[in-house]
Amino acid sequence: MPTPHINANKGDIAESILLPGDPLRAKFIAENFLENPVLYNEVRGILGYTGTYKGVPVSVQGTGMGIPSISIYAHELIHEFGVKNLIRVGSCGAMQENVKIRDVIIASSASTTSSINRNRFKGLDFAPTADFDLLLAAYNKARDMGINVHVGNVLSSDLFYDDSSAAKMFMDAGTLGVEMEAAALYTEAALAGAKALTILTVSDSLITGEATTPQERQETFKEMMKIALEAIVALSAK
Ligand SMILES: O=P(O)(O)O[C@H]1O[C@H](CO)[C@@H](O)[C@H]1O
Ligand SMILES: O=c1cc[nH]c(=O)[nH]1
Repeated sequence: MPTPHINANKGDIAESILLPGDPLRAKFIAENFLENPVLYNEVRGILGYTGTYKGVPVSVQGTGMGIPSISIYAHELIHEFGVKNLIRVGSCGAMQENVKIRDVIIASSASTTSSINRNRFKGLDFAPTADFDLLLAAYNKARDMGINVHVGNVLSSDLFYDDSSAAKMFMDAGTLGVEMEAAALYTEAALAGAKALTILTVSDSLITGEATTPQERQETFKEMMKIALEAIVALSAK
């Protein structure tokens, strides 16, 4: 049944899905990596496609920006469409000197400035964590492809433009990068018994001030896309 945000029927969406924030990155992935991609959603311009990758059914769909937006899509995908493996493929800002622009980060955990989980868990602190099977598959595939990845904690911030000292506190605690969705994705998945992972490409650096262009963010972050797709193939072979 179609949901308020996804105009598809059960069976239109694969059990494994890639989730970029940018719907045009979803289109790029579908057109450049999937075999026989079929568009299943255009509601709000949030494009969703299903095809296959190396014969394995895979979907790819935008999530929009921020925790409320990805929470809606992750919830509907898991609960209404039976999606089981969700891999966010996003961009992030580097928070450490050794994390360079265009590097790939696998988020083993995600801190957040959001209060969603404090509300959900009645003031207690849930630790949003990646699924280990997906993380291991992605890490091993990255190594097989000769791609160096950073693995560690990221910050899912509610604010893109943040004048507070929050970023510095998380940097001092070794956080690798800042984005805006992983903590919500990990929590939605954990609450539903689904598997989730976040793979990020560094689009800019909070340390050096370097930045990539919107076109690059949409189209050229191919390493993380390949890692995510290969991880899904590895998982499906288990
Ligand atoms: O490139 P995406 O996946 O959208 O991810 C990052 O980019 C957006 C901010 O520009 C936020 O959604 C942030 O998490
Ligand atoms: O600095 C950045 C870059 C990408 N996405 C973010 O949320 N922050």
